[in-house]
Amino acid sequence: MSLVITNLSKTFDGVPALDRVSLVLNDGVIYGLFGRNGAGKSTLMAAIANRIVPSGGSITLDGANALDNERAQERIYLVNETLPFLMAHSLNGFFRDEERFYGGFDWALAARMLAAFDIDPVAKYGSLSLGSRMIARLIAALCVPVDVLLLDEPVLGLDAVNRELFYRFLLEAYAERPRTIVISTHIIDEIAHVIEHAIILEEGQVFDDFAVDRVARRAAELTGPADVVEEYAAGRWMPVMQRHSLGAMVELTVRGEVDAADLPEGVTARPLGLQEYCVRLTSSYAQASAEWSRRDGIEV
Ligand SMILES: Nc1ncnc2c1ncn2[C@@H]1O[C@H](COP(=O)(O)OP(=O)(O)OP(=O)(O)O)[C@@H](O)[C@H]1O
Repeated sequence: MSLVITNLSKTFDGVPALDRVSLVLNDGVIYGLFGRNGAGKSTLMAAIANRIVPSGGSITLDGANALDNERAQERIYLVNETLPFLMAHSLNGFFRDEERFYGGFDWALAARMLAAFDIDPVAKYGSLSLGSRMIARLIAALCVPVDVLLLDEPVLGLDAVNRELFYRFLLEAYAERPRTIVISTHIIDEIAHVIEHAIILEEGQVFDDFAVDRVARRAAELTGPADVVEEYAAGRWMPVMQRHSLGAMVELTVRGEVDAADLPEGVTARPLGLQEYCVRLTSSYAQASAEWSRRDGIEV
């Protein structure tokens, strides 16, 4: 399976929500899709699942146009905040509908998940709490035999215990049958152990795209005497993402890999975690430094 997105754009009333997004989503990889509010994450997922019509660009699944193509869309499943027609359905009825449309359903996994989350399968969807409604839809998502699963803020409304439980089931279902999964969330630390690859959107464009196990090489926080740290970062053309002055000392977050053996005396380097990196990259400091690096043609 290969899902290729090329120059995908979407404007709403002339305002771009997606601006020439190009990405390749590979078989059996779990992606995290991150970015600030309004960055374009939901629009991107809705476009892949054919829920909105793009203004330009293309999406192909194994080489065939994925848009307006029922055979391709049967292989793609989106969970997002909209699905109002479900209110009068029982969960079992909803699962049967999904089984008919997607050509299969893992009833054993659904039964185990319903029991673990303590949800009655004959309950009407509309009678469930907000969190339980989302869980019901996530159960359906893990039980249909699709190749591409798009989960737009899947844990919104779930308490911490249920969030952890859901990610455990997701990994179990994935281990049983690997598939491509894209998860967008603002609680990034919670899925750092779940995802393999991160995609960061900013103002409708792909801002960064990297393997999660390499995040420590993308940025570091340098601490030490201000003049020494600033000279070190400038000498290596490292774009500055964030600066905190502490008297004569400075804490400088820079993009790029720091070699500990190469650090001047008195300077320490701390690699950033995934959430720290995403937050600092998409902060206004980051935008300024990215602009600076683009102007000077620096690849980081
Ligand atoms: N139906 C719509 N009509 C008009 N503008 C829209 C519509 N849907 C999205 N937008 C706009 O498109 C941009 C991207 O929105 P989108 O919901 O994709 O962002 P997001 O990254 O998912 O944000 P969040 O993290 O807040 O959910 C925003 O400026 C939003 O206001």
